[in-house]
Formats: sequence, structure tokens, C-alpha cells
Amino acid sequence: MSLHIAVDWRRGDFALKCQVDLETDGVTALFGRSGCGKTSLLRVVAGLERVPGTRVRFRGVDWQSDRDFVRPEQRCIGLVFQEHSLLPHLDVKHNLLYGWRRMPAGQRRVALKSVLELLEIGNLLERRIHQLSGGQRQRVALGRALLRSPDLLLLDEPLAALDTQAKREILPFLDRLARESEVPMLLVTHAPDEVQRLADRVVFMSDGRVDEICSLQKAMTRADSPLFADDGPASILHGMLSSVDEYESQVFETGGGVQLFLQMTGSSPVSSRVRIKARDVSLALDDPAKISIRNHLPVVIERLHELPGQRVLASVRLNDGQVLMSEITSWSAQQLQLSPGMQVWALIKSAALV
Ligand SMILES: Nc1ncnc2c1ncn2[C@@H]1O[C@H](COP(=O)(O)OP(=O)(O)OP(=O)(O)O)[C@@H](O)[C@H]1O
Repeated sequence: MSLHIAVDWRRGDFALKCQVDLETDGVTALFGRSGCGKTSLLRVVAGLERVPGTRVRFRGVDWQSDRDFVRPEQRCIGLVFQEHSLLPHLDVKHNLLYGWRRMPAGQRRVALKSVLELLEIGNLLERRIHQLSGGQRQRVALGRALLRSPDLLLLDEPLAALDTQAKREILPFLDRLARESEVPMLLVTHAPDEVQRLADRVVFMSDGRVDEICSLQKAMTRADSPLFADDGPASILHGMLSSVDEYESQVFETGGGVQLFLQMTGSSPVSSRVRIKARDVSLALDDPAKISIRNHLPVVIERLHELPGQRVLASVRLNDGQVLMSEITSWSAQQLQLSPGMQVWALIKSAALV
């Protein structure tokens, strides 16, 4: 199941030139600085731009070639943009069903009920669009796109117009959509935290070109990853939230038997990954007993990278094989005489894992 794109498009001073083959299961993020051509590439895939000489092939079907051009509404895609594009004169229910009603019954693979449950918008059906918050509007826009039973969801910075609070509210729904709907997504974003939270693979773009395509895991192991530009180095651990203890700490378990305690913040849909900033991870030579930090994980040091400002980034491997990053001072690395292959303990405060 793959998406082939070959495009060479000059637009004034800007040129978009790339040839890529993408696996399309899960979430693929198109990531790069503003103006690097992410939206242009997405619009070519959607068929919103018809650039001569372009080839777009999805799951063995030519959407665009020298001979063919499949119109956007016939590409079996769902589109969600930065600004919601819902119809203001209709209520939520009629917005949701707008595209669904226009589809032949045999092509409807997604039921309204499941979309309402997935995005928790069942209580909004009677509302007009102006009566919704920004986050609710984007959930409705996602629901409408999903109800078109798409083979591919194209999301162009769906969170960019939202404030931090609304973003925090909607991210878990996007996460849930990605994991539960089984519809592959192409997500345009310049926000590293969205990539880290949602993506399975990343297409790094700059100046109209694709620099690299790699898995999120691989993208997170480079000390100089562009994904670390905002918040510094971090790691993503995959697993599942399980029980809650009497202190409202949630237990996050990875498949390989690693357990983390993290602090709950209200009730939001559960996530299958946890993001840990490298500067929230300390290292110790043994397992300290009298210490307030709750997460003590035995790890093996894989690599040590010198960072500017007398800091060291240690990549350490957990018992389950996943990689964790720890940022410490060069002084600490020297005091502990850290070196690759050493067994040490990674210490993480639960309060850092929200
Ligand atoms: N309608 C247009 N006509 C001419 N040039 C355009 C047009 N729209 C965008 N561009 C230019 O094409 C380039 C790529 O724009 P594009 O929107 O694809 O970038 P982007 O990476 O998605 O940016 P952002 O993250 O800011 O949305 C930019 O230099 C932009 O100025």
C-alpha cells in the first residue's frame, strides 16, 4: 500500500521538486519550516493543484499521470484544513452528513454512530457552527472527513489555528483517530510535538525538496534531529495506559514489561505513547532507595553525544528494547564516568510525564 508522488513545479521563486514513494499505513507527517512546500505537496496529492508532468499513484491507481487526472472528489480522500470550512448555515449533524448523503449507499463504510463515539461529538449534533469552540469545530471537520469513508485522510495543519488549550484537547482525538479508524493519514505540520505525538514516519522537507523519509523512532535518535528544535531532545515510548493507583498516578506499560508511573491530567482519551523530555531524565549508577523520584528504570548506555553548553545527550536502551534520551551536564557524565555499554538507572519524575 503506497503513495507515489513525482512533481516538478515552479511557482515564481519557489520550486517544489521531489519524487517519493511512501508507505501509507498509519500517520505520515510532512514536516518542515514554513514555506518549504508541505501544503503545496499535499494539494498536489489531493488533486487541488493540477501541475503538468506530475505523477500521483495511490494503491496502484493513477490519480494523475500524463493521461489521467482523477478529480479531488473522486479520489476517495478526506480533507481537513487549518481553518475548519464547515457550512455555517447547517447544524453539526447536517455538516457531518453533508458528504455522506451524497455518496452511493454501497460506498458508505463508516457509520455516524462510530464517528460520534470516536470524536465524542454526539452531544453537539443540534448546535450551529458558531456555537462551537475551535477544538469542537475541528473535531466536527474530522468527523465529516471520516464519514466520506476515505482511503486516505489529508490533514493540513489541523491544529494550527487553535490555542494551546484547544490543541491539547484535540490531540488525543487525532491520536485515537489514527489508531482506531485505520485510515492512513498524511499530516502537514511544522510543530515537532504534533509529529512526536502522532506520526509513525516523517517526511523531512526543506526548500521544496524532500531531505529524508524515516520512521519516527529513527528520527528521534539523532541528537541534531529537527524535531528537537523547539523543546530540546525527547523520546517517545510506546505502550498502553493501564491501572490508576490511589495517588492518581497512571501506570503506562510497554509490551516488554517496562512500567512507568505518570501523573494524570483530567480525563482524556488514552494515548499509546508517552513523550519524555531528555532533560527530565537523570542517570544513576545504582538504584537509589531514598529519593522522591518514582520511576527507576534499569538501562544500558548506547551512545553519548556532546551537546553545546557543556551538556551530554545519552541514548540508553530500556529492557524492552526502546530507546530513551537523557540530557545531563558534562560534569555529571564525567563524575559518573559514563561510557557506552554501561548498565545504569534512568530516573524520571512522574510529574514530568503528564
Ligand atoms: N498561490 C501561490 N502562488 C505563488 N506562490 C505560492 C502560492 N501559495 C504558496 N506559494 C509559495 O510556495 C511556497 C511553498 O508554500 P507552502 O504553503 O506549500 O509551504 P508550507 O511548507 O506548507 O508553509 P506553511 O507551513 O507556512 O503553511 C512558499 O514560498 C509560498 O510563498
